[in-house]
Amino acid sequence: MRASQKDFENAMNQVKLLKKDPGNEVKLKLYALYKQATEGPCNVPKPGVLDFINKAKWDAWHALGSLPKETSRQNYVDLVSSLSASSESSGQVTPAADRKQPGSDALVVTSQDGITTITLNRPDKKNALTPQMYHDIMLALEAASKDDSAIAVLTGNGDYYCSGNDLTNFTDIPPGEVEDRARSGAVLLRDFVDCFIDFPKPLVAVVNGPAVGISVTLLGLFDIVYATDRATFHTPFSHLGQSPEGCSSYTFPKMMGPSKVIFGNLKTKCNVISIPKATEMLVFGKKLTAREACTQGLVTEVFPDSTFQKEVWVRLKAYSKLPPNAMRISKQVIRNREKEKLHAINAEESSILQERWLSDECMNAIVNFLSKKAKL
Ligand SMILES: CCCCCCCCCCC/C=C/C(=O)SCCNC(=O)CCNC(=O)[C@H](O)C(C)(C)COP(=O)(O)OP(=O)(O)OC[C@H]1O[C@@H](n2cnc3c(N)ncnc32)[C@H](O)[C@@H]1OP(=O)(O)O
Repeated sequence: MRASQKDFENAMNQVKLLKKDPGNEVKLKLYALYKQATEGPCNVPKPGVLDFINKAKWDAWHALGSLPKETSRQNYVDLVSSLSASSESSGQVTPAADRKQPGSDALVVTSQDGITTITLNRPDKKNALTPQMYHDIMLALEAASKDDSAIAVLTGNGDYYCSGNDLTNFTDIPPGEVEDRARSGAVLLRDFVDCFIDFPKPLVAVVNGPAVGISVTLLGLFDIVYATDRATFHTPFSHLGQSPEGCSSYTFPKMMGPSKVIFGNLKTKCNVISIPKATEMLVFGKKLTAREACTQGLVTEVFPDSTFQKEVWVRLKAYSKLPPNAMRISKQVIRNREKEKLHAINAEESSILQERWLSDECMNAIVNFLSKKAKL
């Protein structure tokens, strides 16, 4: 079967998620096949001998002679597929041909088997979220709400799911613009969380590793949360001089209920007091293991890390074959009961956080993080 344009675009995205660098020889082959598939035979002038990189690229492209565009496309797809198999990619990478791709490689959106997958792709920064990524996730969710997929998935590439807001978002703000930035940050946050509240189809988090901050709080707005047993869930808001967002001030206490804390000697007299579990996370910054998060209702199911990707995707592929309209309508029946409330909570949390960002506690915490990073 000939590779379609859609297969070709899938392969281009799959390349971005390769876990191993395929090496220069293979990269040149990919480049040459890409150029031949998109522009046809090489008829641009040969670069000078000292322009080593461009000359190597030109040579690789030129060597393909008059190979037809369709064959080049097929060869490109085959080559990427063999690389992905040997690089243990999850094999979920297929963009919708008509989808507007995000503004950077930090987010990869793919579509296959009725599942649109949004992958955070900044593994060297533990998938910390930049303003561009917030915008791109919103665009991706909007596109996924209209495409022909039955469900949408958010996951991370690399060893982390997401380390939350990129704390360098707070740097390089000119002195007179702090209030303005906090205001626009709060608008961005509110719009971002609104997209999760309003997303009309089943939304699944595939938590492939530790999760921090907003990537944890948002989980309360997902329909399913699958986690590897390597995942942890951490909301260090007080440590950062900040406060909860993502509607977690409502969803977490609702799902977690109270916990009992026992003081004193169990054999003799003891005092029992009750602190909501959510408070331990959101106020005291207690980090939960995947199993604890599952017991608390934040995670739907925990899988062994060694079989996580395989088991989760088999499950999701089966779910994606269910009648999509029925799934959408059922989700909306559930969500509509609380939608207004969730939007109001989101607005309130965003405005409180806007104030927090201007506090000394928050500024000091950010400076602390940046100093440690700079090894001062
Ligand atoms: C006024 C401006 C408004 C801005 C707009 C805001 C819009 C919405 C805001 C929503 C509110 C969200 C709140 C949150 O999410 S709070 C949580 C914030 N996150 C954190 O506190 C985590 C910070 N990171 C860490 O603690 C550690 O890095 C971590 C435990 C995640 C991993 O530790 P490890 O030792 O394994 O790895 P490294 O620390 O060496 O990390 C590797 C590199 O990645 C960088 N990194 C990781 N996380 C972040 C991050 N959140 N922000 C920025 N950079 C991050 C880390 O610095 C390393 O980079 P280098 O290799 O360059 O040193």
